[in-house]
Amino acid sequence: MTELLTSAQMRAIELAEIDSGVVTGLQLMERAGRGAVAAALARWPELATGAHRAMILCGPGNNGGDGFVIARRLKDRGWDIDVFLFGDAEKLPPDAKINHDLWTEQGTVTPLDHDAMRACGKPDLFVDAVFGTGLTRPLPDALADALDAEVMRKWRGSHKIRRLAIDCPSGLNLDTGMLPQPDKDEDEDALFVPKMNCADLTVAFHSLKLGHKIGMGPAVCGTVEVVDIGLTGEDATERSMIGLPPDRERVRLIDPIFVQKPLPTRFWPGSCVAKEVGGHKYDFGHVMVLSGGPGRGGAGRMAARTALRAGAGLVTLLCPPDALQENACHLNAVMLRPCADADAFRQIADDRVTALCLGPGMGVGPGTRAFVRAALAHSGGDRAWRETAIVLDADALISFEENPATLFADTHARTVLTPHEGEFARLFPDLSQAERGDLSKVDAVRIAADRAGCIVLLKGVDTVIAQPGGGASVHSATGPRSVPWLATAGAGDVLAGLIAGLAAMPTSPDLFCVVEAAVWLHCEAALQFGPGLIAEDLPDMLPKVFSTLAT
Ligand SMILES: NC(=O)C1=CN([C@@H]2O[C@H](COP(=O)(O)OP(=O)(O)OC[C@H]3O[C@@H](n4cnc5c(N)ncnc54)[C@H](OP(=O)(O)O)[C@@H]3O)[C@@H](O)[C@H]2O)[C@@H](O)CC1
Ligand SMILES: Nc1ncnc2c1ncn2[C@@H]1O[C@H](COP(=O)(O)OP(=O)(O)O)[C@@H](O)[C@H]1O
Ligand SMILES: [K+]
Repeated sequence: MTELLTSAQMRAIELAEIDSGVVTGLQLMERAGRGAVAAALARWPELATGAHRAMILCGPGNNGGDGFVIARRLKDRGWDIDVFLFGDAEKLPPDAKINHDLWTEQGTVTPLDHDAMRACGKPDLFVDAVFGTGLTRPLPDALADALDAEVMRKWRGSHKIRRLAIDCPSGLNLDTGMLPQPDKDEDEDALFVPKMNCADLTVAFHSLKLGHKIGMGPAVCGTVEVVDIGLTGEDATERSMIGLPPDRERVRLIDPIFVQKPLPTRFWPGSCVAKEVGGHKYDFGHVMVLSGGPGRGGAGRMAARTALRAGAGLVTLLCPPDALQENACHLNAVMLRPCADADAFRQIADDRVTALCLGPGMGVGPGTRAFVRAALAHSGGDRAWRETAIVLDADALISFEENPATLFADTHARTVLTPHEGEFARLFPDLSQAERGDLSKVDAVRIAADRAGCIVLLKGVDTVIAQPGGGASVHSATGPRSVPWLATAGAGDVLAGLIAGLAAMPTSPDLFCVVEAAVWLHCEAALQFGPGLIAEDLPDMLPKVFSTLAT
């Protein structure tokens, strides 16, 4: 389990350790620089022997200080080094100044200027140590020009230059994963292409930061390696253990640390699919999925099949009477009942229903709103082991576009909203991608969860889940978990059914952890299936994925 820190949290950890006298800032900087060199040489073994050439860009803060350490360490290995500094050496913070001065005993420092950079020989290694966690505002033009990938392209064979970023490629906001935006007065319609030198390898210190995993971070950072710089002061293991309710302050990455094969079921996500021996079907929960009219039932059917594959003891699809025949032609293990309206639904949904899934293919309008209200009022009742979990997706969300507050008046702690960015914008227009400005996706979803009083899952390549009070986690379908083929019609319907199916079971842990598990399993199923996937393949991949979780 990995935490994703903000820049401020990282600074607080570093300062607490320095204040306690365990370590000095200078020692941390030395470890950071050495760690970065070791990570680069491990990634590119051809650089580990012989002398090579590096170009190192240093900034005005401690990120620049790391750059001076790297320059010194590579020089010791016999390398030719060109060091450029953005800013005034006399104004460097103390530790960076010491490392600057140590470096100038061995080499020179040139003010950062892209003509001067172009005049140098082609480097084998390009090191971006301009800004890390301390970036506070957009890059000045002169700097953006120097960092522009165009500078590199002037050398013949520039594709062979290995690009190493210290903490991040400079310009990336490590709290939001956003890249510098153009000034407001620039042509609003012009396509904005940020000047950015993406990295092949980014070395982060102590912990990943949010910006490494959300927004543009994964695209510009390349591989991210975390270097241990010996900050030992706090033990995050207990607090951040996935499978337990989340911490209010720290965001966690949905990434099981216990993935060994086989994976013990008592650990998340195995804990979400494990079943007690000896139960009967009602002991494993009953999911009801509400679906749409004739010709619109595919989405509901996929959600229902997934809920059954997820492990719910039984799943019933409720459909308008005129869609009964169509659904009967498609369904076997999933049970089917006609349900004309919200009144009929109240009669049918007894107290053995443990999860409800509404939205996929239901249609937008007052009928769906009435169903949603009835579902949110459904109580676990006498025979239930706990209150019913309600998953609202797609049309169940859009139906409240005109007045989201009427939805939020009814949503409760066992409700999960699963919008994609478009649906999210309709319910939370001020928090939408277009309007949220410098607010990170994580903070936007946290605010949304507080407003709705329930769990909100905002889908995407970076999926963010938050619950009221601040608990949040991120799943990043990037790097080795990239599944671009999951961008296929109906994948979201499957996710809604998966959450409902897992949440329906009596042994399922805290609902937030169930939602995290569903997101991870959804991606894992796509990953194991591979390209060519269509949404219908996902539920039938689950048994294979589950088999890797069994003890
Ligand atoms: N955490 C740890 O444990 C360890 C951290 N370490 C390293 O320290 C790094 C963090 O250092 P940091 O705090 O000094 O921040 P950094 O990124 O160097 O930038 C600050 C400077 O940039 C300036 N500035 C900002 N934006 C600007 C802009 N757009 N345009 C122009 N200027 C701008 C800003 O100016 P100001 O805002 O103050 O005016 C200030 O001068 C971290 O990423 C890691 O590499 C390791 O050494 C050891 C262990
Ligand atoms: N490029 C991608 N990489 C990884 N996951 C993706 C990608 N695109 C979409 N997804 C995931 O696929 C699902 C799509 O859901 P949604 O947008 O609701 O689709 P639909 O409405 O067609 O069912 C979400 O879980 C989302 O996170
Ligand atoms: K950097």
